[in-house]
Formats: sequence, structure tokens, C-alpha cells
Amino acid sequence: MMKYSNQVYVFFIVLLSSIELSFAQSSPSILITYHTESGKTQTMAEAVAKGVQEIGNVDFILKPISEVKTEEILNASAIILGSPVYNANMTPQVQGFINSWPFEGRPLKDKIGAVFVTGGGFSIGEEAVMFSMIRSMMIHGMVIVGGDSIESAFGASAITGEGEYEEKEVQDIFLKKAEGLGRRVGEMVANK
Ligand SMILES: Cc1cc2nc3c(=O)[nH]c(=O)nc-3n(C[C@H](O)[C@H](O)[C@H](O)COP(=O)(O)O)c2cc1C
Repeated sequence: MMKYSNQVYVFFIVLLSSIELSFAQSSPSILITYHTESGKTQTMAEAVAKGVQEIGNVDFILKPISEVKTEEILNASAIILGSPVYNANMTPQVQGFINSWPFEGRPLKDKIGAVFVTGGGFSIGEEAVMFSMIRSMMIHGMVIVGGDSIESAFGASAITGEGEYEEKEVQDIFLKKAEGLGRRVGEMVANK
């Protein structure tokens, strides 16, 4: 009898350690989230996710801001946030989303933050919106990361409605910036 009770004891110890180990080894995750009305910002978000996927061992959640749960914000090692440009501002939905982030005790402090935007035209708000989102992330104590090229230094942006970009899908030149942003954040999270 004594022999069996020792075996049961050992079995439970092994079981508990493996549960503990699997929690300790759970891979870091990135929350990629966005607001979109006509799909352009979602297309950029998908390109960001493609970049993250290129880095193994980093999970990600890709969903619109309206579907994000507070635990997903709290559990993420990095948040990559996208907004269309509305009158040279982030959309009210994105601002409302940031305003809803938990602040007491600064639980977002030291998480990585990165941004992407789509705007109709050149220099009519896209960089201002990136900085506006970055400023809000910094209020939460987040550490900001830009894209992987000089052309995406502050984040990834796409022009969707002016000149040769009018009435077209989001062009490759912009999708590459979004992919590079995802890859860079993915690398940083994987090595954190
Ligand atoms: C109400 C409104 C205001 C806008 N204001 C601007 C603006 O100030 N600057 C700009 O570059 N684009 C502006 N746009 C264009 C959008 O930013 C652009 O079409 C964007 O790619 C839409 O993103 P979505 O397809 O993800 O909804 C505006 C669009 C709307 C509907």
C-alpha cells in the first residue's frame, strides 16, 4: 500500500511541475488591433500579422478594436494599433479604445507599442496621427518601436486616396512597411 501511495505522490509532483513548466514556457503574444470602415486599415493589419508570423514562437491576436477584451490587452507583450486618419486625427473609436485601457497601477508599463495608419492623402494627417497614438501609448509607459526601415521610422503608413493610389487596393510599397513593422516587433518580443 505504502509503495502505491509513494507512486501517486510522485505522479502528482510530476504533473504539477509540467503544468508549471507549460505556463512558464507559454510563448509571448502580440495584440494587433485596428479600426476600419472601408477595409484599408485592416489590410495593413493583416500585413503586420504576416510580418509577426515570420518570427517563430510568437503568438498574435489579430482583431478589430471593438472585439478586444481587457485580458487580451493585459496579457499582450506588445500592442500594435492601427487607425485611419480622420480630419488629421485618429478616429474617435481608436481614441475611445485607448481611453478604455486600464491605467490604475500602470499595468501597460514597459509593454512594446507600435502604430500603423492609413490616410487618404500625403501629409494631411498620417504622421500627426501616428504621433498622437504614440503619445497616448507613452502616457501608459509603453516602449515605442518604429518600423524596420527609414520610410517607416515612426510606424507603417499607407496613402489610400490620392494620385496613383486612388481607387486601388493598398499598394505593396505600404504593405511591405506594415510587414516590416510586424517582423521588428515580433523579433523584439521574442528576444525580450
Ligand atoms: C470622415 C473622414 C475624414 C477623413 N479625413 C482624412 C484626413 O484628414 N486626412 C487623410 O489623409 N485622410 C482622411 N480620410 C481618408 C481616410 O483616412 C482613408 O480613406 C483611410 O484609408 C480609410 O481607412 P479604412 O478603409 O480602414 O476605413 C478621411 C476619411 C473620412 C471618412
